[in-house]
Amino acid sequence: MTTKVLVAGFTGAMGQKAVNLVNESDGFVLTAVFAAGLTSTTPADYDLPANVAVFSSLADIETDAEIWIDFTLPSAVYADTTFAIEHGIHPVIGTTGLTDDQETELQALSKEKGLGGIIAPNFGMSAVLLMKFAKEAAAYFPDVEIIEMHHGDKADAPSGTALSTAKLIDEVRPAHKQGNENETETLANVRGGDYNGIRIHAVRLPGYLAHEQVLFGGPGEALTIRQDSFDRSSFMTGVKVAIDKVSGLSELVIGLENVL
Ligand SMILES: NC(=O)C1=CN([C@@H]2O[C@H](COP(=O)(O)OP(=O)(O)OC[C@H]3O[C@@H](n4cnc5c(N)ncnc54)[C@H](OP(=O)(O)O)[C@@H]3O)[C@@H](O)[C@H]2O)C=CC1
Ligand SMILES: O=C(O)C1=N[C@H](C(=O)O)C[C@H](O)C1
Repeated sequence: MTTKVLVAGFTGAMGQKAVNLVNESDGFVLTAVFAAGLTSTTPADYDLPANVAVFSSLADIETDAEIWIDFTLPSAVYADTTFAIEHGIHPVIGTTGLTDDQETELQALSKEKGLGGIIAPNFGMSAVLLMKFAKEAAAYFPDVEIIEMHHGDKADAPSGTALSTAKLIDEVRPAHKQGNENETETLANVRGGDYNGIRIHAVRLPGYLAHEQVLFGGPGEALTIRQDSFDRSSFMTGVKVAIDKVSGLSELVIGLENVL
């Protein structure tokens, strides 16, 4: 049996990797691709076989795809995921930027339709493990800051991974004020973003791909947890796990760790 897959954001850095993954995976076939702002919908213009349908607008999509892999933009991902669920296509969402409310709404829609899916801010094993270890450490080290470092083309800040890390830490970290009570910033935002008292710092530099450090400090000691994605292939292990498992799910799962 072959499972038909649509890749949204197929012209992008991650979308291209996802197309290759589907093409190389036994039991899966690329049946459609989607990206906004295309000047052509001729498959050959993208080195795709003639039987792959190319769409440049959500409204135009007519497909028998069973899985929807999404690596688009934070501004597009909610509409894409809603479309997929409403059309009975299992979503595998790597695009970051969904708000908590949007995730809750999508989970409700998925439940209503009885359709499983996966949303993962990071499909890389090193990042999944970093988040797990950071949550564990936060119970013992309540003072923590996060530094994420990405390539200069990244559209959103903070990274979805950094935000998820902060949320996981926040679940176990005793709530308290960190740092000097009378602290003032003499340069705007120099202390970073604030997620319930957890500071997040976003670095954007050429040469970097995707990296995160979680810094814990305690009396007389410190713990640093770091992960590095040096190549986008690092994310494909998790995407493969997701496409293998998603058809067997009956709910919309958030976080790759919950299907491993
Ligand atoms: N979960 C994970 O493990 C990972 C997640 N990501 C996330 O994936 C997303 C994509 O990253 P990346 O591939 O680097 O980004 P790119 O900018 O390289 O690619 C974005 C893709 O989305 C398309 N696109 C833009 N607007 C729309 C729209 N409105 N509807 C449909 N498609 C659209 C673009 O088409 P066009 O080129 O025509 O504009 C392009 O194909 C980001 O949110 C990023 O954070 C990234 C790496 C790993
Ligand atoms: O845009 C990226 O590149 C990445 N985005 C994801 C995020 O925002 O966390 C995952 C990874 O960090 C790469």
